[in-house]
Amino acid sequence: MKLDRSQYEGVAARAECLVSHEEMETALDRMAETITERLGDKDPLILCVMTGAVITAGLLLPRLDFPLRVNYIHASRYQGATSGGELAWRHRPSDAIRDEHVLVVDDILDEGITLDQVVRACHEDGAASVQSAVLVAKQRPHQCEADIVGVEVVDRYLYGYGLDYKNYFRNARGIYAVADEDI
Ligand SMILES: O=P(O)(O)OC[C@H]1O[C@H](OP(=O)(O)OP(=O)(O)O)[C@H](O)[C@@H]1O
Ligand SMILES: Nc1nc2[nH]cnc2c(=O)[nH]1
Repeated sequence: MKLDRSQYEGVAARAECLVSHEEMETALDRMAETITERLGDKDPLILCVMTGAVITAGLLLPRLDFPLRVNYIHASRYQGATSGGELAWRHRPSDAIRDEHVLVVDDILDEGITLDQVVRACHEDGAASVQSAVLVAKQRPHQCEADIVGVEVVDRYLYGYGLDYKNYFRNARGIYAVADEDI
């Protein structure tokens, strides 16, 4: 479903900026340092969880100055909605994962169901090791933890830096909380 221009502008005007562009860039620098310490000598496979992590991966990769390869996995449970359902698998590169040191990159850890199942899938597919990095973790209990976290944010519905609101706003230059009336 498309938002018309006035709906789009209304959502943006009512949203609250929780983490600025500058703070996100600093968080990405810190994440890249930690990834380099842990995986810099392991020739890892960086696995981007589509679609939201495309921004996180795109901003992290040029900060990583060591041999690595990139692939993607597509598992989705929100599909444009503001609450999650069953995880739907769209792409699972099982053959590419075998014997690899995998870094799963996602945009957000919320309930942790997606990350838990993606990490389990990598182990099932024979990865040599699996670590995970998320740009944003919500301050709430999760089904699993991430090894590397960019920023921790209150438990509200968020958009920006890859996170969508009704498939829009993935390109927003900060992390924004959607107003209650728009959820
Ligand atoms: O911790 P959870 O509660 O499982 O939620 C986290 C997941 O939700 C979002 O994906 P979504 O299913 O919205 O797909 P998208 O990446 O296409 O936006 C996000 O990209 C994470 O993968
Ligand atoms: N866009 C978006 N996707 C999510 N998936 C899980 N939590 C969230 C959230 O707060 N925002």
